[in-house]
Amino acid sequence: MSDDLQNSVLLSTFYSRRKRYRLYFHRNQIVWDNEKPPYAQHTLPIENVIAVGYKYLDSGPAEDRCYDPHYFTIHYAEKKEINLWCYNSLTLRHSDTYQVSSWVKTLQNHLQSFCKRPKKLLLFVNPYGGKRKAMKVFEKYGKPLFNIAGVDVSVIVSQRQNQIRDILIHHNLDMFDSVACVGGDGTVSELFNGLVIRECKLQGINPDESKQSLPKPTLPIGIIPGGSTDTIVYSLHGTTDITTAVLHIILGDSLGLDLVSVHDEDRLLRLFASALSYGYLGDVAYNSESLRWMGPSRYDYCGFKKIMANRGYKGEIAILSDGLQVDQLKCYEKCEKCISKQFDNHNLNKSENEWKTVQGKFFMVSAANISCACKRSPSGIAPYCHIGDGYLHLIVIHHTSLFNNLRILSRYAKSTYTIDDLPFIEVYRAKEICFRAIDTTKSRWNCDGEVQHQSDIRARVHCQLLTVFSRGSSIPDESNKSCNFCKF
Ligand SMILES: Nc1ncnc2c1ncn2[C@@H]1O[C@H](COP(=O)(O)OP(=O)(O)OP(=O)(O)O)[C@@H](O)[C@H]1O
Repeated sequence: MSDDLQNSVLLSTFYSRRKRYRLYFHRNQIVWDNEKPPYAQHTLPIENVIAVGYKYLDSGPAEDRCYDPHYFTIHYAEKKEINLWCYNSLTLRHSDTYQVSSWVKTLQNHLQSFCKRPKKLLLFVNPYGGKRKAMKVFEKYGKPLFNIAGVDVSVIVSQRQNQIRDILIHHNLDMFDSVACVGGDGTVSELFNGLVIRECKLQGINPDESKQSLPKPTLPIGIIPGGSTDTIVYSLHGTTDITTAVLHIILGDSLGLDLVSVHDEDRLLRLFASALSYGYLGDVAYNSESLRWMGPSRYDYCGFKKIMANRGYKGEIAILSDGLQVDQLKCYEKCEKCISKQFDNHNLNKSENEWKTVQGKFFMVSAANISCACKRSPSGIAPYCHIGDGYLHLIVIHHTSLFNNLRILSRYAKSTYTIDDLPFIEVYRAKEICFRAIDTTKSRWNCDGEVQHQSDIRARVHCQLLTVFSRGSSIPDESNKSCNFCKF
């Protein structure tokens, strides 16, 4: 932003309905207060403003409409409560049209300097995920806000599995400055898998080579929740609220999200952003696929059956890390750990990296790339995992009694409890892992909710490979933390 813009000052008195307001703009803040009691002052950072424009007298395409030069409207995003954003607007009137036009021009100039905000968005809608309401969700919550913000949205409704991925790999995307989807984790996964493979093709890189550094896609992505669990979007914004997700896209602030590549012996199987799980959650994903007609409750049904069966699977895990210990610092907005990794290129050949091997019979092995928080598990399976620090958290749950399995699930369901104090659980911080099944009966991998049938895999973190529209979740009020006495 230029110095002239930074230093611009505006001060006027306007009317909104019958009330008089003093309106002040300086140092990127719009402040308004009413002149008569009850006094109230509102402060709006310009970075939360979506659009500013004259008040139109009729509806229809903007270029054909008449506007009243005495009125202008500020459309903005406002935090309702922790992590939850809503849309709001303020329409103001002045008898002097010059006053109105100078406010409109100054504020619009500021907004134009936010060059990371999307202007031409390619949006994929998965009509099949979650409760199959993705298109309605877009029409009701997404479209009106994108219209206000002046984002030109091209919508593609997916017709089949992997169509989104294929379009992104094979089609020209030069006319777009960002990509988004309405769907669950499987849809998001199609989005970033497509973008990374596309970039590999453009740069002549072979993604099947497991030691290869993968190239960063040039387009940022936005995620509008429309699936069953929506773990990725929950872990990013701290909520699955749809308006919040749309506003994060419009405001254009972004984070670098780590992605993890999963290879078998000779090819890239896929990249994941939330978790890769073998054993219990692998079995649940596999069995619930054929029960999709049940909707999100298929996970409860299959989960219950699998927990009662209490199967264990033998295997060996090799873990590469430069420090296996997980420190108990959660990832919130403006996370210093993630910011410090923005320009740091992770070099896996650094000498301090060491391999450690764990063998045994496991109830579940999970590699989490983010906390994996969701409505059912508000802290997630890896509460201390960061969005963009270049590490995954490996959670090794040894085969144990049914009672202990229930303890794990009960702790996952609570917002304040973690599981790493339980004696049959090991948690490691890793850059890369290799898993080998040593049983004839094998489980499958659950990779961002999709079933992967190969059991022997190598998974490797690529630090901040993807740019996602998000500001991160806010630091919560910890005052109502539960006591240790109540732990099960
Ligand atoms: N038109 C379509 N018909 C069938 N499947 C589709 C279609 N479009 C996308 N898919 C596939 O649907 C699957 C499920 O979608 P998605 O993951 O978004 O929803 P979900 O499984 O209900 O949510 P979550 O993963 O958050 O639990 C994905 O594997 C995706 O590739």
